[in-house]
Amino acid sequence: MVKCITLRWFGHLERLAESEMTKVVILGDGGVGKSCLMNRFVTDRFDEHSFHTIGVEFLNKEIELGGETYTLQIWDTAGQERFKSLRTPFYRGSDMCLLTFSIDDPPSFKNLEMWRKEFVYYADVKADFPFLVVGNKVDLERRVEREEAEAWCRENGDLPYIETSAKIATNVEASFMMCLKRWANIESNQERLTMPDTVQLDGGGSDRRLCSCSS
Ligand SMILES: Nc1nc2c(ncn2[C@@H]2O[C@H](COP(=O)(O)OP(=O)(O)OP(=O)(O)O)[C@@H](O)[C@H]2O)c(=O)[nH]1
Repeated sequence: MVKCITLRWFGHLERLAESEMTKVVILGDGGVGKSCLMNRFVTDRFDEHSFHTIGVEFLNKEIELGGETYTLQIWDTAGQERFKSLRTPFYRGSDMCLLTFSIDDPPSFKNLEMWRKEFVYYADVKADFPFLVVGNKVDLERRVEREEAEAWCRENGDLPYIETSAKIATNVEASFMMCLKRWANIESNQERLTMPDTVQLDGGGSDRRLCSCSS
């Protein structure tokens, strides 16, 4: 979790506003459409001739869920092997990870396992990390069956799966929303687990009663 503290001076009133940023990393082979997914989600644009990413790039976007506003900080990484040393230092501190392949490119699907391992190792997280598997380019002819992708997700910890097209804007917002919901569920479960059943008040109960009587 990256915490963003904003200090504002308003007349004589000093206000401390604290907003939380949720870090999302998009991984997958070069050319599967990671940059296009990020750009479609953040700017609602599509670039037919998107260049290969070198290292990493990130964009922020605010998103509403359950009456709360979250800021997603989306990290688009370079999928080409030669940029491995430039992307892996940015995995740490991630809250979510999109494992992306292209449904017209079977090798990119086969490589999901490699991407998951790389992320778990460099982000130093457990294998039950909230991954979301994204099959992009559904506007093209399919060469990876949906059932095959779903089976892989089931066998790898029941990971959620969604199919998208950055080109025709299919499910792009839904995939980031799905990711955020998954993360928010995990967070609220963790909070419940760490919340004590009883609250210890300072001082004894009788002293507090005495105090309120005298006032
Ligand atoms: N038809 C179609 N093409 C897409 C889609 N998404 C991306 N592309 C195209 O695929 C190519 C690669 O897209 P990028 O977003 O640059 O791929 P990337 O995964 O970021 O690639 P690296 O930066 O090398 O890791 C570009 O020519 C895009 O226009 C999609 O949903 N449908």
